Amino acid sequence: MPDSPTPARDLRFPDGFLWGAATAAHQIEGSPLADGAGPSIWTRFAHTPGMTLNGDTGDVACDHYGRWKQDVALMRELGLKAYRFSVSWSRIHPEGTGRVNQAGLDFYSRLVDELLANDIEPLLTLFHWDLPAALDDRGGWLNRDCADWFAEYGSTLYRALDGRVKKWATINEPWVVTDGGYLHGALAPGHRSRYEAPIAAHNLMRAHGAAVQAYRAEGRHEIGLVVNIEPKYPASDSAEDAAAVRRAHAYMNEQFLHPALLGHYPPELKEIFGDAWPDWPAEDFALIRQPLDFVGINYYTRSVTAAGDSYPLKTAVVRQPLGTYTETGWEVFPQGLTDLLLWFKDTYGDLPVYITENGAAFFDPAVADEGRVRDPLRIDYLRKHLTAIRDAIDAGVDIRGYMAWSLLDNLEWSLGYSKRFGIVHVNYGTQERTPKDSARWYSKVIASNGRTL
Ligand SMILES: OC[C@@H]1[C@@H](O)[C@H](O)[C@@H](O)c2nc(CNc3ccccc3)cn21
Repeated sequence: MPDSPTPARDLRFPDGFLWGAATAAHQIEGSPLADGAGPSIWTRFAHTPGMTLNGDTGDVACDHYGRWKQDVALMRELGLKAYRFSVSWSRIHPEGTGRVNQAGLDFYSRLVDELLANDIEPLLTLFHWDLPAALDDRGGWLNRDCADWFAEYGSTLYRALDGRVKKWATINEPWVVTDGGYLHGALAPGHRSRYEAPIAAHNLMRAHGAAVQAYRAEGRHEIGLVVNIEPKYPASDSAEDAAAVRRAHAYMNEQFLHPALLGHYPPELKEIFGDAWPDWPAEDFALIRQPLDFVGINYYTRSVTAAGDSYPLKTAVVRQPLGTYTETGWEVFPQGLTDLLLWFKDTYGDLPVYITENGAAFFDPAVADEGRVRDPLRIDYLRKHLTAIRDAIDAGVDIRGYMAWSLLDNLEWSLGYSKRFGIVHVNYGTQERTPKDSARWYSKVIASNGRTL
C-alpha cells in the first residue's frame, strides 16, 4: 500500500482571528488644515523644498477626509472585519495641547460610528508620525514634557471614543520616528544627531507609558504598542558579522520592546551610541514599563547583516543575489516572520500579538479596460506571509489578527506617491478607487478564515 498521502494542511486560522487592513492619517486623509486643524510636522516637512520626492505633499492624498464614507463602504464590500487607522493629533489639539478642536473629534467619531455600523472593528493608533508642529516648536520628542502632552491627547480621545473603540495603540514604530526623524533626517522633523536620537527614543517610550497609564484611568478595553521589527541574519559565520547582528538586532528589535516589556534597554545601545547614550533616571523605566494588552508587529522584510561602516551601527545589509525584492528594495522573506514571532514569544512571553502591518510595493499595472488591476506579486507576498503566520500559530504564538498594509495606495512619506502598497488602487487624478486582484483574493481569504490561502 502506498503511504497515505500527506494530509492537506488545514490552514484555517483560529476562530475570531481578526482580518483587516491598515492606513495612517497623513498618508490618506488630505485636507490637513481643514475645520480648525493645526499643521503637523509632516505638513511642514513636505512643504519644505527638497524634503519629499517631486515635492509631494499630503494636501490631497487619497482625500479620505472627504471620502471616508465611501471608503468604509469599500471595506464592507471587501468583507474586512477590522480597520486599523491613526488619528491626526493636530486635528484634535491644533496647538498640540490645551484647546480641543471639536470638528476634528467629530470627524473621527463619525468614522468610528460608520465602521461599527458596517460590522468593522476600529483599531485606533494615537500617533503615526504626524506630531503637531506647535509641539515641535517646543522641542517635540526632545522635550521631556512630551509625556504629559501625549497623555493629555490620549485622554481626550479615550473620553470621546473608548467603548466604541476597544483596541488602542499608542505609538506606531518609535524606531522609524527616531532613526528617520532624528538620526538620519530622512523623515520629519529631519534632524541628524546621534545625541538627539536616543533622547527622542527614550521620550517616545516615556510618552507611551504615560498614555497607557492615562488609558488605565479613563479606558476600559485594550491598549498596546506597535513596533516594526525584522530578523537579522549573519552574512557569514565570522565573529565580526555575529557582533554586527547583535548590534542591529538590539538597535531595531529590542530598543523599544525591552524597556516597554522588560523595563531596561539592551546593553548594546550604550556600545552603539557611546557618549551620546545618557544615563537614564531609574524612575523613567517604571513609567515606560506599563502592562500591555497586546503588541502590534509590523513586518516587511529581513536583513542579512554583516560588519560594515554604517553610522552608528557599523553594519551593512547584504543583498541576496537570488532574492526577490520589492519596489522599496526590501527582500521578500516570509520565513523571517515566523522566526521573528518565535523570538518574540521566547523573549517576551505569551503577550497577544497582532500583525498590524504587512504588505509590499510592487510595480502595479494601470487599471485595465475591464476594471482590473492585476497584482500577482502582491497576492504571492501576502499568501506566503499569512502561511508564515499560520506556522507561528501552530508553534504556539498567540497571534490574534492581521492588518494588510495598506487598504489604499497612499502617500509613502518622503517617497511621495511613487510606491503603491494598496490592495486597492487609487487614481490620484480622479480619486477613483479600484480593488486590485489582491483585494478580491483577500476577501476570499477572510470569508474562509484562511482556508482558501
Ligand atoms: O513603508 C510602508 C509602510 C508605511 O507606509 C507605514 O506608514 C509605516 O508604518 C511603515 N513602517 C514600515 C516598516 N519599515 C520601515 C523601514 C524604514 C523606514 C520606514 C519604514 C513600513 N511601513
